[in-house]
Amino acid sequence: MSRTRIKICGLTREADVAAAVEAGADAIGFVFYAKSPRHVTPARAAELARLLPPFVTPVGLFVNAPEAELAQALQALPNMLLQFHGDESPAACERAGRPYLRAARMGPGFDLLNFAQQYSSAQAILLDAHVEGYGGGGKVFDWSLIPKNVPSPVVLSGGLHAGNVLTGILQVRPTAVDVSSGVEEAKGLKSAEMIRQFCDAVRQADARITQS
Ligand SMILES: O=C(O)c1ccccc1N[C@@H]1O[C@H](COP(=O)(O)O)[C@@H](O)[C@H]1O
Repeated sequence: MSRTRIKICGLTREADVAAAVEAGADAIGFVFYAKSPRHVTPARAAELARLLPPFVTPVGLFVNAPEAELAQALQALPNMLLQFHGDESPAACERAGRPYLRAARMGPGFDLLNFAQQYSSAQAILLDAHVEGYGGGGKVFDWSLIPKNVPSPVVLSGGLHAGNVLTGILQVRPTAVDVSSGVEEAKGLKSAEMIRQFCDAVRQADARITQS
């Protein structure tokens, strides 16, 4: 079994980047959605991304961004992985010409298998709770809604924190987990200690899986 990858999303400060890297995060997310309290400009994200060591991936999160905005962000961070978290069509995601994660807004009645088939070009399907405002809402969805046979790698997100991520990993067995609100001491403000506790809990889950 390979270890569960960790993405910490919505970083806005140098200290947050340092904390995520120190805790062992595999990826860090920059939110290019103006309505988010975690919004950063491409120039600011590029400054923060320069602090990353090799093999830690910057991820750019977009919600229905116009093509020009996407192109501007890609110019500032040419190596980032894309995360589409709005209503982007498969064609729009593919037009960007980069590896991408596609967020699914999970709730009762949502047809995840059909969604994953439509976005089969995605590197992974990111499962988030259906919330107003598209995401970053700290809301957990019912993990039993996830079918066992999703044809793509799955990133579990939505209301994760140090206290529930172990259970989530043991139940869902995702390729990766993604957290934003659950490592914040106040809206939009990351806590180094909460990031560390979250990453430790992921490692504990992996150890349990290895032992079982
Ligand atoms: O972080 C945001 O502000 C955000 C805004 C719009 C769409 C998605 C956003 N974040 C992503 O939402 C999920 C769940 O976040 P949380 O842990 O429940 O706060 C996560 O993938 C973030 O990357």
